[in-house]
Amino acid sequence: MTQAAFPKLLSSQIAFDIARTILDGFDKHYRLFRAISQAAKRHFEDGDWKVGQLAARERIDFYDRRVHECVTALEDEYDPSDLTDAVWREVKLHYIGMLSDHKQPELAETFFNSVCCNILHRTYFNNDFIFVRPVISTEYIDNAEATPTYRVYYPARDGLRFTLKRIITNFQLRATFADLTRDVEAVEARLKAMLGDQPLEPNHQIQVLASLFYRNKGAYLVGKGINGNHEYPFIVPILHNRKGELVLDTVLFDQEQITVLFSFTRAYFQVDMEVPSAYVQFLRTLLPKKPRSEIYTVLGLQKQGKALFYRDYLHHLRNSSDRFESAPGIRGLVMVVFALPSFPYVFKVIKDFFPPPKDTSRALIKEKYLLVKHHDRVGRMADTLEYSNVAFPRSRFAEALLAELKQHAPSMLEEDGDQIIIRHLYIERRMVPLNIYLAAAEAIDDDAAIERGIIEYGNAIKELMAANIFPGDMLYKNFGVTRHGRVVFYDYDEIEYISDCNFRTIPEAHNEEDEMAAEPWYPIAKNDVFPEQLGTFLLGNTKVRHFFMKHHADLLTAQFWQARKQRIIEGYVDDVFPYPQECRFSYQAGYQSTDQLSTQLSHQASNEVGDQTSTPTQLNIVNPAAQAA
Ligand SMILES: Nc1ncnc2c1ncn2[C@@H]1O[C@H](COP(=O)(O)OP(=O)(O)OP(=O)(O)O)[C@@H](O)[C@H]1O
Repeated sequence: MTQAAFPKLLSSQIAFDIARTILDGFDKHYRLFRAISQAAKRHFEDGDWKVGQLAARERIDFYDRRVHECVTALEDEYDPSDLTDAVWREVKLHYIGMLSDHKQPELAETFFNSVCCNILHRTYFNNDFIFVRPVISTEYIDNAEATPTYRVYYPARDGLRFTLKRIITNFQLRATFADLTRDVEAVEARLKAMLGDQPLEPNHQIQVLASLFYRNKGAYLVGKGINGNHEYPFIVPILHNRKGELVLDTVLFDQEQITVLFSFTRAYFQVDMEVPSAYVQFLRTLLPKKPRSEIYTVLGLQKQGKALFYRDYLHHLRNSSDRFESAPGIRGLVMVVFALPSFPYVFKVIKDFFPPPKDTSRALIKEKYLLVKHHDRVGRMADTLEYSNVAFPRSRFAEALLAELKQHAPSMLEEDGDQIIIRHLYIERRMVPLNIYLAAAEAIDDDAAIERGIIEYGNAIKELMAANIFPGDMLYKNFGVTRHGRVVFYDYDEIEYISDCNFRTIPEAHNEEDEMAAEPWYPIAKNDVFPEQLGTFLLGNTKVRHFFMKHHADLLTAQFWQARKQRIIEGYVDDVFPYPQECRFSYQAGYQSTDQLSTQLSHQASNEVGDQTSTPTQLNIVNPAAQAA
């Protein structure tokens, strides 16, 4: 659609100028976003983890800053009396015209909505004024002028090994490989083993996304092979070894492992994309079960992910009839949590009052959730989407839930005809609360499931430790089990940095009276933690106790926590890999000890990153099968 289609609209200079200001605001945003993603390559090449991580964290706030700038500019520039409904309608039409040759039009639409929703009242949130229905298809936008999204290689022409090497060297990383021939041979061997006795068809080709995906200390090559009718996705992680040389760490073909790598529980990737919708389109062929919203999010375009999620949610609401109910499990002291049984997410509203022992505030809770948003979630903390003023159809709310919200969060509720508006909420992937998972396994005497749950629980805590995170409240009810069987933490209101905690042993009682006293006989300071007390809360069940003591008894000693804290303070942070250790080439070939690589990477990172964890991680693989699950 071009501006020529709207000749009479050009008469409104104000509308045109407003549309231009908003699009300039978006273009500035995307320019800065891309600059950070481009710089990720340099940071990776130089092993400059600290700078890279800081940039990744700052990038999360870019969008809100640009929206704010744009809103301020419009408010300063225009008199509200000039901004009639007719003008706002024209603004949208001019904007559509401006997007006709744009390379990120779907993102620009979302930016337009963000700016307008900051200025206009809720009653304007309809398709006349904002993009409720996208005008630009969010499918792949074919833009002939854009640089190609992926490169195609034909191994039949040059030979597989040569092709694989060329794929890597084409990225022109400015750092030396320790032994690229060795690594490429390892990739080739795995590829051949994966293809088995499939003959290489004439159409055999390898498609590789043109930009590497950077996250923490890893760069990931993302591609897929096509052989006859068979398509296979693959990922090659590239890391630095202890000498700062590059190594191909493994090649992943397994759909489950690839999905876990792109999980909602990890930090966002940094990828230089001119046409992001083309990347999303490519990735969808690798991750067919992932909604587009999650793919945008994992690429760092979290506002687009949020907007698409909301559209999916509205679509789901229109096509379902069940009611919102309290989420199964033990009620929270801080949050009212509810869910629609047919929808795989939960909605969390901060209560107005918190009963003892909770000593917190709405502002503090929001701060903790924000901390998690910016922190490396190392595959063990769920990402949250934060929304304001969400309208729900009243008829879809169970009466009991409405009563619960009115009792615990009245300031967050507004009733508006047949709608209920919730002023602030978080949305998060729904998981099976670990307490419910363990009880269900116990009920059917499934000891293997209990053991898996406990191993995963302990691993989650230990990986969070590696990320300098102390969950605060370690009860099973605060952890969920994902559909991949991973245990993930989701209750952030008591989270602290490990480096800020003081792990103590309970002092000896002076006498029997001390021991029998209801209150502790020893002084307790803020952030004091007594790990030996954890057993009281975690080990009530005999089977759980057995498996806990078998795999994670160390979590019950102050010495273990204190030692980990000390390592963090000294600058060592244990690496955790987002795929099982036994997949790694070095693990199988033994050409470099895992410990050597891991310690050195950690040391580099922590020396430069301070108390902030980096890395792809997978620590303490007690049971590799469970990890892979
Ligand atoms: N992502 C999720 N998936 C499934 N259930 C969840 C999820 N998040 C929360 N719940 C359910 O809601 C309950 C309360 O959630 P949450 O622990 O976040 O609230 P809280 O008020 O912070 O709790 P606490 O009183 O422990 O501080 C959980 O115990 C669980 O049963």
